[in-house]
Parts: sequence; structure tokens; C-alpha cells
Amino acid sequence: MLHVACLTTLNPSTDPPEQLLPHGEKSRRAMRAACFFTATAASLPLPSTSTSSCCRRRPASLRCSRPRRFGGGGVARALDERLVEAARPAPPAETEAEEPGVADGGGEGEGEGVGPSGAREVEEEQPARAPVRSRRRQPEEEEDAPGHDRFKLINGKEIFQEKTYLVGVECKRTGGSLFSIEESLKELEQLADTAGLMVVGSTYQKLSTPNPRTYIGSGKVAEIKSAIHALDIETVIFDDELSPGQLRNLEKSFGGGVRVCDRTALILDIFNQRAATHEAALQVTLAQMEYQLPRLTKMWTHLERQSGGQVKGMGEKQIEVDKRILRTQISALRKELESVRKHRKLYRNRRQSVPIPVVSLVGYTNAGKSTLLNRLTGADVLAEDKLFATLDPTTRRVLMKNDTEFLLTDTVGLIQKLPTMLVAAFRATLEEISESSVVVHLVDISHPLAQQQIDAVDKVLKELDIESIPKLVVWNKIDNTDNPLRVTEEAEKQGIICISAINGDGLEEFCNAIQAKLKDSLVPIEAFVPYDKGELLSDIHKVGMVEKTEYMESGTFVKAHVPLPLARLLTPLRQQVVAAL
Ligand SMILES: Nc1nc2c(ncn2[C@@H]2O[C@H](COP(=O)(O)OP(=O)(O)OP(=O)(O)O)[C@@H](O)[C@H]2O)c(=O)[nH]1
Ligand SMILES: [Mg+2]
Repeated sequence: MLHVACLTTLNPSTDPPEQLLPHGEKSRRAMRAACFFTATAASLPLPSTSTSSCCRRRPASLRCSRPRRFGGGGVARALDERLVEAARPAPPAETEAEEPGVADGGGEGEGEGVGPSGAREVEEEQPARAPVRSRRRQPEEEEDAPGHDRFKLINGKEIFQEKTYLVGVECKRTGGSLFSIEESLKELEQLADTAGLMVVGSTYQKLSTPNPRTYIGSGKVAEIKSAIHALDIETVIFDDELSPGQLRNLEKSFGGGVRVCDRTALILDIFNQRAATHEAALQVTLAQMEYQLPRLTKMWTHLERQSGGQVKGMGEKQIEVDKRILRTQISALRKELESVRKHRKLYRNRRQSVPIPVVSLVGYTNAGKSTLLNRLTGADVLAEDKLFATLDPTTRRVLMKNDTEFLLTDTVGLIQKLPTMLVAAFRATLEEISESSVVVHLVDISHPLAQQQIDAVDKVLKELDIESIPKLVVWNKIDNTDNPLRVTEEAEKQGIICISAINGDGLEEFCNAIQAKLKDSLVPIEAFVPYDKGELLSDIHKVGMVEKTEYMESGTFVKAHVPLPLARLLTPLRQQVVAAL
């Protein structure tokens, strides 16, 4: 079971969601705290998996280098605080409600280049508080609590829309980026929206190289700090992956409980929100833990402070303990994932024993893959105008007009700057693609960045090493283009099929093109099928292309193109041809 982990509510069963939100003047911060859920299986001991039906989740379980009093942190924070809770000595009764101190950080570049309101003052400013409890809002609270209108229902869960500011960097040196900085920020905004955040502003900076301490220059840091105050920002998201040190330094510079995270954490959070199966949940949790490992901070300096420095160095030691616990969890998760994968492989092998060719749908997120699968097979896969609607591959049978069939597999959507740990985590899922007979690269041709999206997908496909599999490029959403006729003409010139998965245009041509591609992957055979093996003949008709059949005294002579597994199965009958004729 995938636990819903409220950051300071370590046991959902003992902290029922009915517990009340604080309201009145505490409301804004308190609300952030109260909705601070993450569906990540990040608990100690080893997380188990399956989406919890539990109530409210905090949006974007975005990392935070240190525990906070309110809001903040998501998965990373859940891990941090869990580790603190698991290992901290029982406090005396009157101090029970105290926050376990804030980290001084530690790690590269720590504390350097911070703004005038240094981290320490900011930390001291934060008031002591009672442990944050997860709870549902009571109806009577709805109107009282300022910001109640910022709760949004996403995937059946109530998400608090944090005010978010986006930051990008255009690096002159690295160049070669598929997307311009404006385009990339626009996509980041879509990702933030998918995660349930409320984007209220953005900025970017052109740099020859990113600042190793704060990623952006000090002037930009100051500018963002002003925006944070002016717009009441709660979360700042960077468009590129930040180092643990950069994250910490930025949080210190911005101060005031503002959360800083990066695109990777945001994507991980969306995946976490959307993981619907055991395997997907395991994969996402593993990726999140691996992301978090180098970002664990020493949270134990509160002990050093409390004891007047007598336990100096304890924070240092504790971080090692925390890391060890996390590593143990990671290796247990890997083992669990391995066994889940073994099961799936068994299932796949069974599927391969039915010699129906498999066609994989790949493409940029939101290209319309699930819509196409649903349209062709009557499946009921979630298709919506959000990024990463699909995480798990779904396979369905498509019956073509001439009674031949193939299996169509919908896969997880791809995106530029896909976090490497996610590619690694989802490699096994993506490997299904490598076992298909044809790969369909579905493109949202109505998207202004269609070409960049094509290039980004090709880049990942190259990594998967599947170039030997016949590929069919299909332009989808033709109905959504300004000039469908001109686009179709252009497509014809390039031998590309145009479809509209939503209204069904071009689906017949699509199926014919699949059939032609499949033929490329079929093996020509001639076989003599005895009448008592009639089911083999019907398999040949179903999955192959029959050129000639001749009914003879004791069986049928057939000349056809069939998938390799079936050709193998027919080997003895192929040898009988000579004898039969
Ligand atoms: N106008 C138009 N919209 C489409 C078409 N096909 C899909 N859509 C819409 O595009 C959005 C995304 O569709 P999905 O099928 O979820 O896309 P996907 O490729 O499966 O997305 P991920 O699962 O995120 O990778 C939905 O709102 C669909 O209704 C089409 O042919 N025309
Ligand atoms: Mg989908």
C-alpha cells in the first residue's frame, strides 16, 4: 500500500484525516501545512505502494533542504522529517511541540553568497508550533479560511494551489538546447499547473555559465526576493536541475519559508501524483529517494543548540545515519521492483506465445497517445489535457477491417530535460517498446513546438536503442491546425500519416500504414496445415498476410507473411509442404 505521508503526521492511521485545520488568522500558513500530504511511499520502514484514497495532498512534493514549520518540502521533506522522527530522542513533554531545529546546511557552497537577511536570522524568525496534523476541512471552515478558494481537486485529491514563481537560465555556453528559454518556461508553467500550483510570475537570465553557488547571479537573486515579497510567493521553481548546495543557498537567500525546487522535483512530484499501479509507484518512489539522497541535510543542529554545543558534531554523524537508512530503503525498493518486473516479464512472455504483433505508441507528453488507443480499441485509458496523464503501459487488441489484428501499447509520455533518474526508473517500462514489431511516433502537429518535441522524443528513443524497429511517424491533432489541407500535403510529401484521434479522421490510413509496416517485419512462409490443426490456419489469417490458400485432401496449403514467432511455431508444417505438393 502506498502510504500517504503527511510530513509530521507519521502514521495516517493514528492521525485521522478528520482532524481539524487551524483557521482564523493562522490560516494561510496553517492551510499549507494541513494540506501537506504526499502519496510517496517515503515512510520508514520500507514504503509499500498503491495510491491511497486519502484526502488532501500537498501540491508538488517539492524538495526542501531543511524541515520547515509550515508547508514545504513534499517528498524530500517527508523523508527528512521521517528520518528525524524515527531517530530523534523522545523530547520532554513540554517541548514535544517543538520543531526539530533547522539545518545549517552543509555541503558545497553552503551559506556563501546569501543575501543580507542571512539564513540564520530567517530561521530564528520562525515561530514554534505544534506538530502539523493532516486533516480535512470542515464545511464551516470553508468560508472562514482565507485562501479557501485555492484548494483544487486533482485526480480526486484536494490540492492547495501554492503561489509559484518560475526561474530559467539560458546558458550561452551549453547552447544546443531544443527549446528556447521562453518556450521551456512555458512548458514548466504547464508542468506546475499539472501539479496543482498557481504560477504568478516568471523570470530568466542569460548567463555564460550558471553560478555554482546560486545558479543565477546575485542581482537576479535580489530581484526574485523582491518579487517574493511583492507577490507573496510560496514556491520558486527553477527550470533546470539544481545541485543540493545551490538549493540550500537559494533557500537561505530567499528566506521566509519560501520553498525552492527544480524541474526534476516537479516532474517527480507529478509522476508521484499520477502513479496508479504498484510498479509505477515503486519506480517513482525509487527515483524520488535517489533524488533525495544527496540532498539530505543535517537536521540535528537543534540538539547542538539545545545542549549548548556539548553534542557538537552530532548533526554531522546523524546525516550519515539518515543516509544509511535511506540507502537501505533504496536497496529494498530495488529488490521489490525487481520481483514486480519478473511478474510482468512472465505476463509478457505469455502474451508473446500468442503470436500477435505488438505496435507501441510513443511520443511527447500530451500528443494524444491514450486518445488514439481509446479510439481504436474502445479502451478507457485516462486521456486529458495535462502532462503525464499516462505512466503505465496499457496494451489492447486492435481488430482491422480485413480481420487481421495487432496489439497496441500506450506508453508514458516523454519530455525535454527528462530527469535521468526517471528515465532509469522507467527503463523497464520503456523496454516494452524494444520488443514491439513497429513503433508509432505520435506527434501533436498542432503544437507550436512540434519539431522540438519530435527531436526530444527521438533523443530518448536513441537512448533506448530501438532504431532497428520499423518506425511510423504519425501527425495527430490535424483538426486543431490552422490549415489542415496544407499540413496534410506536407505530410504526404514526407510519407507521414495525418490523423485526428479525437474525431477519427485518417484512422483507416493509419491502420493500413501499420499493416504495411508490419509486413516489413513479417517472415514469408509456405506451410501445409492439416485439417486437424485448423486453429493454426486461423492464427495465420489473424496476424499474418495470406497470399494464397489451396484446400487439398488432408489439409490446406498456405502462402503468407507471418510474424517471426508464428513462423517458428509453423516450422514442422513448413517442412511438410514439399511432401504435400
Ligand atoms: N483537437 C484534438 N485534441 C486531441 C486529439 N487527440 C488528443 N487530443 C487531446 O489532447 C489531450 C491529451 O491527450 P492524451 O491522449 O491524454 O495524450 P497522451 O499522449 O496520452 O498524454 P500523456 O499520457 O501525458 O503522455 C487531451 O485533452 C485530448 O483530448 C486530436 O486529434 N485533436
Ligand atoms: Mg496518455
